[in-house]
Amino acid sequence: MSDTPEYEAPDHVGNPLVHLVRRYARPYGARYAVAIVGTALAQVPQRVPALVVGVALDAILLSSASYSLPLVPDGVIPTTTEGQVTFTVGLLVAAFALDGALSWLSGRVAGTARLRTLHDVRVDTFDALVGREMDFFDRRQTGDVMSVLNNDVSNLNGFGNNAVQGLRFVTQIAVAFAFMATLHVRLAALLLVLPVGLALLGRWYTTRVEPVYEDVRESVGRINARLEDSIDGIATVKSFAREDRERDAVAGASREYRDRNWSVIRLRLIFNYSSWSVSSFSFVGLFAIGAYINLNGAPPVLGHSLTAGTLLTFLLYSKSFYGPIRQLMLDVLDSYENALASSKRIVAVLETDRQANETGADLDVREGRIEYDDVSFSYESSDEQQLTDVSFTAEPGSLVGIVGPTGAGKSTITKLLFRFYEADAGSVAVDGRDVTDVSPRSLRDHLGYVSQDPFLFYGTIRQNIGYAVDDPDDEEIEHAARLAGAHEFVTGLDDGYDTQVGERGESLSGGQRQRVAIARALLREPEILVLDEATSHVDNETERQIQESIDALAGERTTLAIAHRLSTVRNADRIVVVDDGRVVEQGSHEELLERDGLYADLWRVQVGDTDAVSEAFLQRARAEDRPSERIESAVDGEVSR
Ligand SMILES: Nc1ncnc2c1ncn2[C@@H]1O[C@H](COP(=O)(O)OP(=O)(O)OP(=O)(O)O)[C@@H](O)[C@H]1O
Repeated sequence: MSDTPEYEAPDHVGNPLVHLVRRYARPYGARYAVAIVGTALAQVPQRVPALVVGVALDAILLSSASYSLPLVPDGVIPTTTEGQVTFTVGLLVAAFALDGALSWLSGRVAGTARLRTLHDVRVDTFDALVGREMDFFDRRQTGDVMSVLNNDVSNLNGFGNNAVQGLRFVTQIAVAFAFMATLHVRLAALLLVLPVGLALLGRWYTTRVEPVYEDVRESVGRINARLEDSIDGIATVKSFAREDRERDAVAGASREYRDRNWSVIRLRLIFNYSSWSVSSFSFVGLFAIGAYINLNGAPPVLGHSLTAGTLLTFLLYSKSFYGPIRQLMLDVLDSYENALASSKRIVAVLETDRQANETGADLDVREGRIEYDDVSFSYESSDEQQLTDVSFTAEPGSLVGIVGPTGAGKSTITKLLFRFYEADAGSVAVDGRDVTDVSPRSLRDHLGYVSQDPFLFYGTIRQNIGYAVDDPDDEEIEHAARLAGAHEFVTGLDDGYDTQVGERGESLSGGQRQRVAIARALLREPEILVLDEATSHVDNETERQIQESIDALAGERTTLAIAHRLSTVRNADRIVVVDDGRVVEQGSHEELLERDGLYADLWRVQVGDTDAVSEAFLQRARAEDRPSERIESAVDGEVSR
């Protein structure tokens, strides 16, 4: 399996995660602001119980100090023990209720804002993805591309969740510190030494974990690509009884994922354990120092003494001080690193030179003349030149057949007409307009295409034919199906046009799928029709039917028909013979037979007249590593037509 290229965010994007947040979180800024303020405010009632319990312990249970609370006027506080107990319970209930209400509100607002943001990211990423040039897809596996939309966007969701959590931790730490400082400022200051240690640990962790997370994201893409390949090719896997091999391949990808993930877990464990040790020892240290001051009075450097209740409050606060710092370092930084790796991939899809579908002038097809003028082309992913100086013209309304041996470049020629790729030299023009000057969308609006391996979407036959246009009515669909020779077999199916077809049209035969695809192309009534071996799967009778339809249609629209069965294009106005990326002959069937060149040999092979095939042709067939089926069978004398 070849490695798919990495996803690189373009240079103008600094931090890809910040870039995404700026672009996608901003529209929901008001919601995020409410969530942030709500989360911050909730920290105040959350810190109240520990304070109140400490004061109540000293005042009610130990009777060692008077009942007094910061910011609460003494006049409000009851003087009797019963009154103070009731007052304490009331304060605790109020604090919990306020905390609950604020947390619920901010959780709800943050949740909806986060989901909306992610929805926008997902939809925009998909939009950018389908707008990418074909070359982008040629070089990548479907599963890997899908993992950007699924796993990477989900990682952002995880980060969104943790970011809210992180915000809570930050305010929790700040509020806990403020409360501690009001109780005993010097002891609180002493506690600050420890977060510095934890921060240094956190720094160590993030620098190590960042590259590992990028590797993990890549292996998720690889696993998905592997799975997609095996499931997509399940018929081939089973026919070769290669299930074990697929299992091994998936196991290999999964092992890589497991090992890389283990590196993350190992780092997490080291960080987790050391930060846990730091905070546990500091808790013990705090108790020891606090108890010492309580019993012996404070040394000058620590200022004043402290009561047992204050020590208890301090210890409780220290829990909401160290815990969040550790969590902040671990979960929040962790999901930040993970999301950073994911956002790099998302931004790479979202931001790099996507083909602008809408840019360029609109194409106005008046006649439908197609002209290839000295076109040369090579695929970006290939070192070889696939087309060299290809020139031919399809007159308006004519049928032009394109024939030639396997791999000659026939499909490539038509892909340039659709501007799936652009010619390196020369031009492809429709009615004198270079296709690179018009917007791809307007160009394709005028073109109909039936590929070698037509793709049927999951849905009914009606939906598949109707896919070509917006809101087609049943009559139009039926008319197109009749023209494509599909109506008869469709009405013979139990559910007729409502028959459900699989993702790859698995429940239909190859010929039936092809006819559905032809109907889909015809429904659009394109001015120009491209049929890529559209009759390769069909039987002779169906071929004749389609043939008739094509002949009938050809008068109305310019048609390029790539054919292996030369009989399909026998009646074509012009036949272009392609060999090794060059046009070697062109003319009508009769003219080409007269010429006695490559076409004449191909024709003889097809009609089974192998004795008459030229020696040069036979030598060439034998010299090829993998002679095409037809040449092989021709040499074996198996061709019946
Ligand atoms: N996306 C691609 N990236 C790189 N090379 C490609 C790509 N598609 C086709 N090729 C190469 O370009 C050459 C021409 O391919 P093309 O599909 O145009 O041939 P063809 O004449 O239509 O063949 P066939 O009759 O077998 O369908 C082949 O060598 C093929 O390997």
